[in-house]
Order: sequence, then structure tokens, then C-alpha cells
Amino acid sequence: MVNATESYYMGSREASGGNHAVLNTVLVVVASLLVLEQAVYKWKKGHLPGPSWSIPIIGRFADSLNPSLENYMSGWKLGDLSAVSVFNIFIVQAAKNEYSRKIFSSGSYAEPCLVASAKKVLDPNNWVFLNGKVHSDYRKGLNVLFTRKALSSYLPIQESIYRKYFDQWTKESTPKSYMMAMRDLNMETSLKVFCGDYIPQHAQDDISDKYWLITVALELVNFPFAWPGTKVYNAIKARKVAIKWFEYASAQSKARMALGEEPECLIDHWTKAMHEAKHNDRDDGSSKVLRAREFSDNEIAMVVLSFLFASQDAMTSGVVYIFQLLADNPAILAKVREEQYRVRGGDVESATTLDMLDQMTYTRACIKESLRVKPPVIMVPYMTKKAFPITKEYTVPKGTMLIPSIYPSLHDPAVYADPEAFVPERWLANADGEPSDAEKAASNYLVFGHGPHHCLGKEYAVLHMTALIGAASVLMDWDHIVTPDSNNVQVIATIFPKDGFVAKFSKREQVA
Ligand code: HEM
Repeated sequence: MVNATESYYMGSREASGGNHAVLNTVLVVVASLLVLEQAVYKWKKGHLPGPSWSIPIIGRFADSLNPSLENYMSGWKLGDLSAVSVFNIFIVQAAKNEYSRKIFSSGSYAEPCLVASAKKVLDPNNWVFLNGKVHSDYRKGLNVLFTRKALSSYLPIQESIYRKYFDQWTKESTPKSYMMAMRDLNMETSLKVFCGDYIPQHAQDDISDKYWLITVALELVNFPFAWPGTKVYNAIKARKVAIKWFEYASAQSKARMALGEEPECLIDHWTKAMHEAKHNDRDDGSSKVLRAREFSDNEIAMVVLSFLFASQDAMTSGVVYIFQLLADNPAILAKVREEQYRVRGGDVESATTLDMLDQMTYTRACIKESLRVKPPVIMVPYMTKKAFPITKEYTVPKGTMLIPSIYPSLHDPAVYADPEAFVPERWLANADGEPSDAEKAASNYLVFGHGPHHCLGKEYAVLHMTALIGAASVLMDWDHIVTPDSNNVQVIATIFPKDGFVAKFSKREQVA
């Protein structure tokens, strides 16, 4: 007979034996998965340089939490193509110009991949997620936004905002970091150039403040659900407010352009072109697309949102660095000023025109060089949609994050002698008008990407920076307060000086 106490102990012995068996099974399964993870990583990596094993589960997650230029550089130094894994996402980086361009133009194998939260934050129906023919047709409809006529109508808007900010900056009594102030200048310029006066000032201020919620929600890794209180939830709310106002601007613009009025902002140029295409008053590359489809207020609103998203950080990075590089190179700034006084006929109050900007060869060379030395975007993540035979020896597996880099092409000593130096002269034609070697090596200049998704706003971006720095050089003096972090780079999607560019601006004495 087994009494109750013995039965209890025997039962608990059996239960503990059972628990051990479950534990052993779990351990075997986990160990097998970990071995499998390593085997899959090794198989995908093939002969590529990179860590020979992946940190279990998280991979190189710590590096992606605190991205730094130094980390990227050490990756690029590993080889023309190299491999790494983050959270089981297999990543291949291309350092060599030839491979970066191949990825950028490989529409049938790879497409741009934004961070996981982007679809929720920007709206899954946003045109930025299109690819292939439907994407290139959509883009054709947008060409009307950056014609010479359109660009010259944006200039007076831009200039009035520059002067307003210069006034504020020169009134500051002590030096401060100008990164956020320059972001505000860019945001106000973008909103006014894109939407004109359709959106009241209080709403523009609100959008500008709320847009920050969108920026901070586009992190590499985010809480997976858009629950109240999360960054993604706040960003979706911010997007809805902005979209409501952009739709309103589009509806107002359509009504005004139908009355035959002159376009005053980017949305006007779009709705005017649509109106003309519909009534057969227009015959250019975009007319066919614009005749075939009418863009709704919501579509126009989402394009404006995508422009803010694509431009804000990159423009701010570009503007911060050109101010810093010119302050650090007074001889170059003096040459910019000499050109500005000459082109403006000594009249610093004269309105900048597109013809004047065409004559600002040296100032434009400075912008081109600044974007080369400190490219706002150092790489762009793409994702393979099928196996991609990138070289004879290596095929990138489907589902790989494939990253064409931009920075190494722009710092290649074989193309740009002394690549870290800021030398605008390298872009100037020789005495016979022949393009310089740097200009001839156009395939290395990947600042704005390459291929079907290359930057749609690049002409506008360069004009904005040229007009801004041209006006700044004749209206202001500025001192860069150099700190130990001025030449260190922080990567917040785009790149910035670690100290945010500490400076002091003052009004410039005008020579009689
Ligand atoms: C200095 C400023 C800027 C830089 C460095 C920059 C850089 C880039 C880069 C590297 C890409 C990815 C290209 C690719 O994958 O091949 C891109 C795409 C894009 N950019 Fe810019 N950008 C700037 C300003 C702007 C501005 C001002 C706008 C709009 C007004 C704009 C609109 C876009 C759009 C819409 C795309 C996506 C195009 C597509 O997918 O078809 N960007 N930009």
C-alpha cells in the first residue's frame, strides 16, 4: 500500500522528471534555432567580409541604436561588399561606387526600403511606396513642379523668409547652436514654397511643431503597435493634421487656377498644369500623364507630405554644413562675397533671380563641394525583392537589406584629390571652358542618389542653398565658435556636427 505522503512525493518526483524533460526539449529547440541562425547567416554571407558569426538574435543591434560615421566607415573598409546581421535582418553594404550605382538602378531586383514604421506614419497609400512603371508614371506627373518657371516663382517666397530669419539671428546677443533654427528656416520655406498662402500662419506653425513628432517616430526600431502614447501614434495624429491642411490648400488652389490666375506656389503649378492638360492648353512631357489622371486633393496632400519628409533633414544638414565650412574657410567666403557683390551689381537689396543664380558659378561650386565633403545622406537602404546576382561570384539573397553607400564615392581619393579638404575650385571649368576632372566624374557624385528613385527635388535643393548662402554672405558676418565636437559627426538619419554648429551672427556693414 502507498500512503498519501508517499503518493505525494512520488507524484512530485514524476512531475519534476516531466519538467526536466520539457526544459531539455526547450533547450534543444533553442540551441538548434541558434545553430540554424548561424548556419543561415554563414550561407547568406558566402565569401563576403564581415563578422564570421552573428550575435544571437540581436546581431549588431547595438551599433544601429547609436549609428556613427566611424561605424559606417569601418563597415565600408571591410570590402567593396560586406555583410552583417541586425535582428535577423541580413544586410549587405556596398562601398564601391560601381556596386552602389548598380543597386540604385536595379529596379527589377531591389527597391528603396524605409524603416518599418514609415508605412504607418506616412500612410500606406503614399506614392513614396510605389515602384516600377506605376512609380515612373507618377513621377512624370510631378516634373511640372520643378521647371525653370516654377523655380523662379519660388524665389521671392524663399528670400523673404531668409531675411526674416537673418533678422532674428543677428539680434541674438550670445552664440548658440543653430541646427534647430536652421531646421525652422527650412520648414517655413518648404511650407510656404509648397502651399503658398493657402494655409494660415497659425496652422503652419502647428504643422512645423508637429512635424517633429513624425521625424522622431521614423526610428529603425519602434514599438510594433500604434497604441496611444507611442511615438508612432503621435506621428499618425500629426500626419492627419498636416494632410487635412494640405488637402485644403489643394482644393483652394484648384479653384483659383480654374479662374486662370497665376501660380504662386508648388501646388499651384501642379493644379494649373492639370487644368491646362485637361483643356489641351499644354503639350509637354507631363501633359500625357496629367490628362490621363486627375490627382485628388488627398494625393496632392500626400506628395507634399512626402516632400517634407524627403527634404527637411537633408536640407537642414546641407545648410548647417555650408555655414560651418564657409566660416572655417574665410578666404573662400571672401570669394563668395566678391561674386555676390558683382552679380548683384553692388545692390544687396536686389531680389535674386534665376538668371543671377546661373551667374553664381563660384557660390554654386561651394554648395556642390559642401554636399560632397559632408553629404547629408550617407547611404540609402534598399531591399531585394528577388535574388540579385550583383557580381559573378556573389548573389544577394531575396529579402536582404542591400545598402548602396554614398559617402565613400564622394571621398574617393582617386577621383577627388585630398578628399577631406573643402576645395570649391575642383568644380570650376578651366580657362578654355572645359569641365574639371571632378565634374567629368559625374558617376561618383551620388549626393542625390541615382536611377529611378533619384532625388526629385535636387535642382530646388541646390537653388535654395545657393540663394540662401548668397544672401547670407552679403547681409551677415558670422563666427563659428569651434568646440571639441565641431568636427565630430552625429548621424540622425542625416549627418550634423555633434555640437549642432555653435555660431554668432551679426549684421554686415555695407560698403558705400
Ligand atoms: C540637400 C538636400 C537633399 C538631399 C541631399 C537629398 C537626397 C536624396 C537621396 C539620396 C534620395 C534617394 C535617392 C535614391 O534612392 O536614388 C532622395 C530621394 C528623394 N528626394 Fe531628396 N534630397 C534633398 C532634398 C530634397 C528636396 C528639397 C525634395 C523635395 C522638394 C526632395 C524630394 C525627394 C523625393 C520625393 C525623393 C524620392 C524619389 C523617388 O522615390 O522617386 N529631396 N533625396
